[in-house]
Amino acid sequence: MSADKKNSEIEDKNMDQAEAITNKDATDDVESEEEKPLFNSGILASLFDKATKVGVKAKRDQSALNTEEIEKKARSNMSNPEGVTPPHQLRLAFLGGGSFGTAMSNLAARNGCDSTLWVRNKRTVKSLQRSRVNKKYLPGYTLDERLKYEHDLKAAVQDKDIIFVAVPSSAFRETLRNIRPYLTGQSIVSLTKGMEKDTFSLMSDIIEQELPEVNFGVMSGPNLAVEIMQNMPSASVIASDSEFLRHAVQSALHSVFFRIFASDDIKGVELGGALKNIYAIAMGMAASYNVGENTKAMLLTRALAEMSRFGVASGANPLTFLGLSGVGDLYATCSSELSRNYRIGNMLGKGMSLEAAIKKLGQTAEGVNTIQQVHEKAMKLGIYMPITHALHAVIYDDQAALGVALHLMESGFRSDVEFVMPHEYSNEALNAKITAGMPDK
Ligand SMILES: NC(=O)C1=CN([C@@H]2O[C@H](COP(=O)(O)OP(=O)(O)OC[C@H]3O[C@@H](n4cnc5c(N)ncnc54)[C@H](OP(=O)(O)O)[C@@H]3O)[C@@H](O)[C@H]2O)C=CC1
Ligand SMILES: O=C(CO)COP(=O)(O)O
Repeated sequence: MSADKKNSEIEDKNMDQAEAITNKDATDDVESEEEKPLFNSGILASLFDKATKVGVKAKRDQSALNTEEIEKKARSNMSNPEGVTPPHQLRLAFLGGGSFGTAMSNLAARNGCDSTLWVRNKRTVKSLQRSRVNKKYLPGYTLDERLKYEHDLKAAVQDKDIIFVAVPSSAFRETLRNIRPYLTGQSIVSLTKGMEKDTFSLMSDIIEQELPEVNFGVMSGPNLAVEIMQNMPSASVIASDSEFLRHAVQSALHSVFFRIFASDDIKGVELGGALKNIYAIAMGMAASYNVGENTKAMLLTRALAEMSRFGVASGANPLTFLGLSGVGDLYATCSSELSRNYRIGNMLGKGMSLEAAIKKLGQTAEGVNTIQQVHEKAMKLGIYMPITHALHAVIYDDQAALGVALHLMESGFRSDVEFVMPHEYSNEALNAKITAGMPDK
């Protein structure tokens, strides 16, 4: 069966089941004017304005005027993900023609937004325009006919409301510098899940450094690009200090197949997406040894403990790691061979060298760099990250994976959830008893 046909069958089936959910969703998510008037003003400001910090603030007070009409538009937009073009289209650019930029720009085009995918390679743009298939990164999936393609960066970003950046972290700073001359008030949303090599900067740090005046957000969650193309129901999180930007992104990308939840913990959401790649590599490696479900569950939950511990040390809210961008993405990426990080770990576990595994993958696996960054940062700051350090020892210091894993199992006594019982207590009390030869009764 062709991927197209399979795709359309899945879509038909999903549409039936989703019809009821659509209406419910729209009602659930769009609260009444009295209950939440800012929702309406958020949509209004985002639809009519470029959401600059200044611009949005200036419009905030005027926006109560047309709330009824806007609520109708918001409802109709949300309940017709594949339907009519909304009268006030959001104009969106997606930078990076890999699997995720392509999947998200396609989602926005299907939602009736004016969506443009920018790809650095001119020949790829021609091929996309001709075939509507991203042959290198998402072969077999036909893209929405309303999606536009652009090779000229200026043409791609000028006059847009929001610019989504979906290039690898290694190209993020350069991409922001390249678009800087063309920015006239557009908001930026990072879709990238990684850390910059050597600087340990997250993408939000880079945005603040390179474009300090720009209104921005980060989006992250369990979003394997292929599953999104297959219309498998998924969800993500938009984190921003700007309520208007959060609502604009929700309105642009929400559909019966894709829900967007909101957060204002930018660091937490971003760290969830970056850190889980480390553990996806670890899980891929563990899977190559045919470990059982108990082992996988232990790895996953101890990974979550490391992530939230590191998050707290970086100024994030630990509860964010219980959300979609934390445990949600950790679960998806650690469970699926669709994850490139998982596949890298699996290849390493089967004895392939790192260079050979990266070459064979031929796509972005952010975790390879993130392990190094987080290992160094954790050592420097004294953050307890045993899985990360162990993985670093296997990948970069050539230590045997099994020996390192056994050593991990032998490490000291810890509390389960250290936000419930601080680990110092259990660890130190038990260690002291053992050292003193007094078994715990
Ligand atoms: N794929 C997924 O499921 C998800 C990915 N992400 C994140 O999105 C980011 C991008 O990943 P993804 O789309 O998967 O990556 P891919 O490996 O699929 O593609 C990378 C894309 O970035 C382009 N690119 C690389 N370097 C540059 C540069 N210097 N300037 C402009 N474009 C460049 C590549 O172009 P070319 O082909 O010409 O080399 C290619 O189009 C990553 O941080 C990833 O973690 C987030 C959620 C899900
Ligand atoms: O982030 C992702 C899913 O949420 C994609 O993971 P990989 O980069 O490992 O493919």
